[in-house]
Amino acid sequence: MLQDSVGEVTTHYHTLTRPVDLESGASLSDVIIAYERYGRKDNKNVILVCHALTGDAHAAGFHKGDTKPGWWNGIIGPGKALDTNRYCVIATNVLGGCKGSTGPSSEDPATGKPYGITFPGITIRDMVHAEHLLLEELGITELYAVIGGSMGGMQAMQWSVEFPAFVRRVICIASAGYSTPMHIAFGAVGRAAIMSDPDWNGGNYSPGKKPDRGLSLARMMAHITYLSDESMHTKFGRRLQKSEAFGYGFHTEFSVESYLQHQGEMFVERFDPNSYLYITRAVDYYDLTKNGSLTDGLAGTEAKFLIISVSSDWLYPPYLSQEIMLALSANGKEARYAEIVSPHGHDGFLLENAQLNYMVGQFLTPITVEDLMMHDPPSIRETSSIREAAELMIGHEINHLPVVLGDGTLSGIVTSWDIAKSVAGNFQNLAEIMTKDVITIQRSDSLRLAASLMEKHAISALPVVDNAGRVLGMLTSETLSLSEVLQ
Ligand SMILES: CC(=O)SCCNC(=O)CCNC(=O)[C@H](O)C(C)(C)COP(=O)(O)OP(=O)(O)OC[C@H]1O[C@@H](n2cnc3c(N)ncnc32)[C@H](O)[C@@H]1OP(=O)(O)O
Ligand SMILES: N[C@@H](CCO)C(=O)O
Repeated sequence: MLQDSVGEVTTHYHTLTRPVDLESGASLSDVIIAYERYGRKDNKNVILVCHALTGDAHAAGFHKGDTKPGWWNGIIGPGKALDTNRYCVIATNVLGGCKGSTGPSSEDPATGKPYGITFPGITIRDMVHAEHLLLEELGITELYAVIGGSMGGMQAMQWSVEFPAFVRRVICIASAGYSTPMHIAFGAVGRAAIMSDPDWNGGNYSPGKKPDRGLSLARMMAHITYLSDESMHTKFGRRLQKSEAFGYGFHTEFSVESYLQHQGEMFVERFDPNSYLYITRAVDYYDLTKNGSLTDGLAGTEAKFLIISVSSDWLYPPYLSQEIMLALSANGKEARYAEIVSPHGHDGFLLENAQLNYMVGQFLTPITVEDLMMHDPPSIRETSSIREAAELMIGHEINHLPVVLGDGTLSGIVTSWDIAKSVAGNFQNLAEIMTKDVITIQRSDSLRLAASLMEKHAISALPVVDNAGRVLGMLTSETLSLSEVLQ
């Protein structure tokens, strides 16, 4: 097993208890969504991974007996960007897919036969709604983040529009806010290749006689769009695959021809032709603009965004990511942009693990209490005088003093307000004015928890203690609000 992998994993198949009401007006019942989950078991810090055009739920780890890991094993696992020690990572297969989720090759419960092209048309929005139903039925009530590349990035962006309060962070990689005419054009040629294959048979083909030639041709063309001119020079040049001289025929001669033929042959083993029709059409329909404006389309989002492009991607060029950034910025949303520098073209998001781990890890890793707290804050003993407490506060320009016992453990807290009250009330001893029942926090806790404790108890500071109650730091509401500005 690869180091830092989640190890052996299995795919689960969940039948949704509720129908999926589709954008077309149709509805699908008994929908199965295939998914895998890695890391935390407690449904906390859930990150949803959305796959690209021909992906599946097997994003990380190894299926029993496999030597090849899931398609995003490079960024999912212990200590990686999607750190399975910290997060619960869930990857699904899209509605309309053919890797376990309900799609055109699935059995129609009404007929007992495969849907074929009686399967209703679907959209990216429908995929996201099916994912939302799955998560709710798994008992998940919010997403720490949703992440995806290419069509997975479309799903991630669609999540922020469909369920703004449900998703806290969106990572959209090598994608767009809408499909361009070029995307539609490539999808159209791919579908034409499949539908012009006599074995497509109007969509009613048998597993033993699928339109493999058409599907392979569709893949060969699409695969070119996932590479780049530079990477093809490097990978293939003008080399001939086997012979030393031109054959003056039309068989596979050049290395690049051989590669594409191989990719086509591999693809038909793992993908269903009708799924290719439905999913590429869903990509065509993807458009988050409203009245032609992406700014209007993203106005209702609440998430924080990380938008990533790939420098050599000519299928989803960086300008499409920058358009998303402009629309988010125009709405005053919290958004960051990063560009993967890669010669690999669009599929760079599947290959450039070092850059992705850095960019995504930086964005996801929460700033914890430890990052913001005052380390080793001044403290005072219960036997000290009120005057000594006041002098410490003025000397350090602080308003809160932890009161500690001889071993450094916390026994109370005194604030500048307590000092003021002591003067007004003519109290003499610290013990008379300090608060003994102290609300504390631990250094690995999130800032979100700290803020909620301060709000709930109407306090403006939290001593940071270890498991033995020893004071490690002090976090104040002033520092917390600054962090929102700086984050
Ligand atoms: C995000 C998602 O949802 S992932 C979706 C599912 N995955 C995809 O669609 C990914 C599509 N892209 C690919 O498959 C790409 O190959 C990647 C990005 C996964 C891997 O890229 P690379 O590591 O550069 O591999 P490469 O593209 O060179 O393909 C390697 C394969 O081509 C073969 N190959 C390379 N050159 C040639 C050639 N001249 N002739 C024949 N075969 C060749 C290799 O032997 C290897 O074979 P394998 O498929 O049995 O492993
Ligand atoms: N090559 C990947 C990305 C396409 O966008 C796939 O086929 O899913």
